[in-house]
Amino acid sequence: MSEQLKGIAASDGIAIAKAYRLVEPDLSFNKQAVDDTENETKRLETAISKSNDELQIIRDKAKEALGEEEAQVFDAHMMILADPEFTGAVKQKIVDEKVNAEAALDEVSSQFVSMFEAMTDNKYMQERAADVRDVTKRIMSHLLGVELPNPALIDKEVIIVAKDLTPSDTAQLNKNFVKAFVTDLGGRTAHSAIMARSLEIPAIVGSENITTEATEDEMIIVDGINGDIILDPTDAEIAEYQEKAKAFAAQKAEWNKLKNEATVTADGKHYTIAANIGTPKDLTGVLDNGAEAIGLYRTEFLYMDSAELPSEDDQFQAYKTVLESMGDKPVVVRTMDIGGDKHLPYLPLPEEMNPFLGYRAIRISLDRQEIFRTQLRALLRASVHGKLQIMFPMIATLPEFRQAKAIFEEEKAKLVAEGTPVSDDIQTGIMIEIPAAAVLADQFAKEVDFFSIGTNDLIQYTMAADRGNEHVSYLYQPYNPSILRLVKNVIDAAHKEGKWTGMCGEAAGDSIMAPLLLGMGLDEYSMSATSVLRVRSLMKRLSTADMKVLADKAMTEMTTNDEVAEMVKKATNQ
Ligand SMILES: C=C(OP(=O)(O)O)C(=O)O
Ligand SMILES: [Mg+2]
Repeated sequence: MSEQLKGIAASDGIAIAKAYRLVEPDLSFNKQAVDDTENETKRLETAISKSNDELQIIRDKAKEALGEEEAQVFDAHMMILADPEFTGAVKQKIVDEKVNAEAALDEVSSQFVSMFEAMTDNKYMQERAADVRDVTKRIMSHLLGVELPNPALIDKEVIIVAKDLTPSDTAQLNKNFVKAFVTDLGGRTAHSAIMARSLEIPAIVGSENITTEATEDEMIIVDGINGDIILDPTDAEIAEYQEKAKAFAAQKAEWNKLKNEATVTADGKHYTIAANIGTPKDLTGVLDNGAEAIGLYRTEFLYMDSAELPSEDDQFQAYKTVLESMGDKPVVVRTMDIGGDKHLPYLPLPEEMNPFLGYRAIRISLDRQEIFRTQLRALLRASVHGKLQIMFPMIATLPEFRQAKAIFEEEKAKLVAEGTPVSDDIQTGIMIEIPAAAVLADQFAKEVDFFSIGTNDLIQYTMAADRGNEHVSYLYQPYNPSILRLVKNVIDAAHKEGKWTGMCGEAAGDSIMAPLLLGMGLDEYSMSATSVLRVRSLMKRLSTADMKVLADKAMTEMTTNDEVAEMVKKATNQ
């Protein structure tokens, strides 16, 4: 008998494959006194040598599948295994204190981790703490005889089952083998879900108990369109979902015909459908899906992909690549938005009770200005290679925008004085993702060139419901009239000052939200590249005038998210 589970549909598509549990095994142990320290030292040496062999294989595979840069992290791990200061200290402890290898390893490792973490003025050494932790886990697994999951070694088609995936876990997934993923935790707008959409890997998050229900190698069906999971499916169920997968592929082929068309509504109005990217690697998806601009380049991934703060030149190269690939199409580059669920191993942030309400994004940039200025200089230098627009994230107050803009102008003036060519036509705008800024949009509109509404955060802050927490996902309500009124306020405020407004939160690509946004007069819609053609196809059959009536009704007559959704579905035949 098959078993059915339900989660939050996070990335479209259907996959049928065996489960691969990316779940950390139990590495707990008891500290024990030993008499035969020689034998204990041998146990340790065997575990180290097995770890080394394993890392060598993982490194080779990672290089093959993901490239040299991604593989280099494993070199750092092998260096620790070969470091006599580390392994020697463990051996010494076994002999001196007559304890088992597990206890000696754990204690020495903790000392090294604390020592590295304390080196706050040496980012490189601080980052070694994470490597020591990883290597310790690997040696420990061999001492205890349990297997660690090694995603880099996956060489057959699988569906990843995990408690949660961080954005960097997701970046390492090899699309050739990973056919889908399902997690216990998470919401639709968590960054791993957003990345799954740009990688075109079907995904379901927030299933609550997939890791307790799915066993290794068990067959699973993942329906990322509806959020359905079937464990150990029957032959009939497999056949049914193979048909659904075919229908989905056919639908995509149909949408694909619109790739080179402009986005024009049934009543002849033109809108811009843009794409969101995280790295220059995502450009293929942007071009393949016929996006008319880049409405959000999340530059923090450049920082997350790097072992240290990326240099001005490295950043310049990335920005130039993106600008050149887009030609005369606009590219909105958002300055670094670290914090919340996005971390840099080399930039330790304070422990916070509420990281999403804490030290993040522009707050870090204005505080750590050397990081911000380097990024702005790289952007300014790249500006002559395309149509650059710069956007600041998490702006709450006008003084924050003014300070960011002033720093931008200072760096621009310095470059000009040095004789470096920069464009003199760079628009500067802000993300509207904090309710305070949405409410005061009329005041902001006098000073910025554009707004881009970040509904992923705007909804979580307005509803006080964590975007990544499946327990409160019922409160994550894009169509709640409160959200709609805030969005409308922002669009109207911009238009009054002759400015444009885009939306780069996931709601822009949502089939219920897009008709309402059309009705409110939103100018630019920026979404996962894989949503562009679906939304273009939808807009082609909608009339702006009809959608205006619909949006007004949603904001004035409706009281709940579900009422709005029902009304839009009916009115737009979805
Ligand atoms: C686009 C947004 O930014 P991010 O998802 O990166 O927080 C948003 O908050 O809507
Ligand atoms: Mg945001």
